[in-house]
Amino acid sequence: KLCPTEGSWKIDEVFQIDKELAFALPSPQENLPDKYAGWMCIAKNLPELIERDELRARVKEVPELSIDDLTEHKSQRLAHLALGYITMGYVWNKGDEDVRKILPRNIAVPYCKLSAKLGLRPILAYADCVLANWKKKDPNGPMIYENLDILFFFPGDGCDRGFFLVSLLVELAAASAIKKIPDLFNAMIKQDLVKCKDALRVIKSCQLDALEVFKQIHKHVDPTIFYNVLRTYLSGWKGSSLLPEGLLYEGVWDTPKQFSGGSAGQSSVFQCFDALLGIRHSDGSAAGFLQEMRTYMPPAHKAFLESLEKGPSIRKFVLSKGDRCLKDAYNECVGAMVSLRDYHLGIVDTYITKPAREKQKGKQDPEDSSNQSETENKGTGGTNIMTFLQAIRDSTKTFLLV
Ligand code: HEM
Ligand SMILES: N#Cc1ccc(NC(=O)NCc2cnc3scc(C#CC4CC4)n23)cc1
Repeated sequence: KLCPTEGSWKIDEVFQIDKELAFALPSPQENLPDKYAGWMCIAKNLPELIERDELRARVKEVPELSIDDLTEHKSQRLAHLALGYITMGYVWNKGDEDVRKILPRNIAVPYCKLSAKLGLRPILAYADCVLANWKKKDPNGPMIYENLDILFFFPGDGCDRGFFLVSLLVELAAASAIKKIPDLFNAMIKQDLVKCKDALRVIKSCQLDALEVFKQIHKHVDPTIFYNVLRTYLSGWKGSSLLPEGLLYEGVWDTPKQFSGGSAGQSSVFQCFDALLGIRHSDGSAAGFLQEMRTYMPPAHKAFLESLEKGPSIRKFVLSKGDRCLKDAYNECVGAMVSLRDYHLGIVDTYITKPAREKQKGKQDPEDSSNQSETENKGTGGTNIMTFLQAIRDSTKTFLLV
């Protein structure tokens, strides 16, 4: 609840939003207590263990550990991240058809207990591999790509470093806009149009900073490796043809459970701007997917989005004032969301549509598109992603005020 104390708004710490980093976990923990060395050894050597076909045996050998020694939030997030990498590696291994449909209890039991404690799902999520999976090389250095690294790797020769760190940097650019939200609400309460416009202008400039950061993706991520290697490890088991019933978490539930693959629909930043600007996605499946992705976010961040949606509406305030300048400032923020989503569509074309076509060409005669629907462009959520993303971009456009 953006609580009005002393008549002014502030983002309550209950939402676990950091002043500088917003939804990213500040200085994530990098080591677990020695008791968990078995988990760390596997998670820290995933590419090698998969390459040498030893991963699955190593996972089966690790003792079933209790999570009682994981008392701090940051050690729980680190353990959830490590177990997420182990689980994806165990299920997908080399990324071919030889998948595992049962997660052994020695991993499944602690993983599900930890997920319940954190309010996360027992599958690798954006909150794990983007928000908690980073460190500064030089602790006193700046938050720039060259001074950052990720904590765990999938196969794919560092392609995940680029993908996760660029996303983190987009989150950080957006953090400066989120810091501005209380000022915007205060200006609204005081009916101070000048301060309102200033706050909206700051928000828009941060969104455009985020767009500039987006462009770094081409420098750090290779499309062919992303599509043919990394994508596999981010896939989930909901609507998956290889695990049609989902994954059996041995020792936890008697039936297999379905969970969506990691998605940036789980990023609170874009959903935060949508909520703040009153952008509601009407297209059924896309809106439903974004809503569902909120259940994979840290509960405090999900609560923040809900409090924004319940808070005073910027959009209604702008409409009620009928002030041309204020409308323009609001429209520029909506326009920045459209630009971000437009640019992102271009990225998806480069990193998914084109490599998918290359792969199809290489594999069989182009006429035979039998398994086209099977593998082509299926979102981690099983949806057709281009349609989904275009629908989100298009519905964002409809919120521009005339
Ligand atoms: C190689 C680069 C990227 C690819 C291939 C890619 C692909 C996708 C795909 C397929 C989706 C559909 C839902 C899903 O499966 O997650 C998606 C959604 C999304 N992506 Fe990315 N993405 C990339 C980079 C980024 C970056 C750097 C960001 C910045 C944080 C980002 C933010 C989002 C957001 C917020 C969504 C949810 C849909 C929306 O709100 O518009 N993506 N992306
Ligand atoms: N064919 C195909 C196909 C290929 C990819 C996807 N989806 C996908 O990678 N989603 C994740 C995503 C999208 N945008 C961004 S920024 C940071 C992340 C992340 C993450 C970790 C996993 C939680 N993401 C769907 C289908």
